Amino acid sequence: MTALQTFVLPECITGSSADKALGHALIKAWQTDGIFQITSTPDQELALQSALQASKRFFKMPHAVKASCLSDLSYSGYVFSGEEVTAGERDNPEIFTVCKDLPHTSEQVQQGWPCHGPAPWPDADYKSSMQNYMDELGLVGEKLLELVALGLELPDKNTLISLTKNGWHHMRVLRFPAESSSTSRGIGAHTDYGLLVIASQDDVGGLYIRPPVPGEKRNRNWLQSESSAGQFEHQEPWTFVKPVPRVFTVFPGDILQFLTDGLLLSTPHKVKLNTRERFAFAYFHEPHFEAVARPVLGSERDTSIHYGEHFTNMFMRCYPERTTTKRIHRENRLAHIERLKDEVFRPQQQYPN
Ligand SMILES: NC(=[NH2+])NCCC[C@H](N)C(=O)O
Ligand SMILES: O=C(O)CCC(=O)C(=O)O
Ligand SMILES: [Fe+2]
Repeated sequence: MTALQTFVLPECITGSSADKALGHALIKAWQTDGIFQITSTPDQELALQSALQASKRFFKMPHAVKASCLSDLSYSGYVFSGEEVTAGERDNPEIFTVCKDLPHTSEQVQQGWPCHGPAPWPDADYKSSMQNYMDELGLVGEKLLELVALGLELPDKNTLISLTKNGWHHMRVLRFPAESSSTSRGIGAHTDYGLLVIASQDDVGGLYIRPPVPGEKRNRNWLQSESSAGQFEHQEPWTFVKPVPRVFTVFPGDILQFLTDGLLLSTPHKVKLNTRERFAFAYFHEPHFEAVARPVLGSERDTSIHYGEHFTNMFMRCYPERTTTKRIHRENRLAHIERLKDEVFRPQQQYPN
C-alpha cells in the first residue's frame, strides 16, 4: 500500500458541511485501509515527548521497582515481558498500563467493583506526564467521535460521545525488546475493546494492521465464542504501519464494530519485534464503565454490550495469573457486573391504574 491517508482535525466540530465531508472521508479511509493518520498539534507533541521521556526513565528502573507498581484492585501498573497472553501465547513487550485512577474512598472502590482502584504510579512526575498526555488524547477522541457520527450520518452528532461521559479511557505504554534468536513475536494478532485506538510510535517500526477484506468474516470479540485474538495471524493481507513523525494513527475498536453492525470493523493488528528496542503508546478511547451500547445501524438494534463487562472479561483473559484477576475470582467481583446488568434490564415495574 502507498502511504496512509492523513487528516487535520479542526479546532472544534460544529456539524458544518466541511465537518460532514471530513467525517465521510474518515469512514471511507477506515473502510478501505482499516486505519488513518491525523497530524498532531504542537501541544500534543510536547505532551507525547514528555510522556515518552518519563516512560524511558521508568523502564530503566530496577525490575523490583517496576514490579512493585502493581495493584490487586485495578489493572493499572507494570506488566512484565511475557506476562500478557494473546490467544494462548505470551506477548513480549513490557508495559505500563494506565486505567482510571480512583481513590480508595470512591464509592465503586469501596463496594468492590472489578477493575476499580488507584493506579500504582512509580512517582508523581510519571503520573502527571501520563495524565497530561491522556488528557490531550481525550480531546482528540471526542472530536473524532463527533466526526464519525457525522460521517455515519447519524441524526445526532452527539450519539457516540453520549457513551463517553467519564469514559473508561486507558493507555498502554509499551517497550518492545529487540528480537532475539528465540523469538520475533511482539504481540499476537488482536483487536482492542472500545471505540477508538489512538496510537503513536517511535521511528523503529513493528506494527501491522489488517485492512478490511471484502467477504471476510470477522469475529465479534465481545462474544466468548468469537475471540479475535490470534485470528488471521498467519494469513495475508497485513499492512506495515510505517513510523511517521508528528502523527497519530487511529482505528476502530470492538464497540464501534458492534455499534455500526459491522459497517466499521475493529481493526486487527499485531506487532513484530525489530532489530532494536521500540517504544509505542496505545491510547483507548472508551465508553463509561457502566455504558450499555446498542447498535445505531443495522437490524440488531435490541442487542447490547455492557462495556464494563467486556473490559473486565478482556483484561481477565489477558492476565489470567495477575493478582487483580485472582482477586476478582476470589471475591466474586463479577457479581457487581451481573447486578448492574440486572438493573438495566429489569422489566419496568408495573403500577396499577
Ligand atoms: N490489553 C490489551 N488491549 N491487550 C491487547 C493484546 C490482546 C489481548 N492479550 C487479548 O487477548 O485480547
Ligand atoms: O505497538 C504498537 O504499536 C501497538 C500496541 C498494541 O496493539 C496494544 O497495546 O494493544
Ligand atoms: Fe492493540
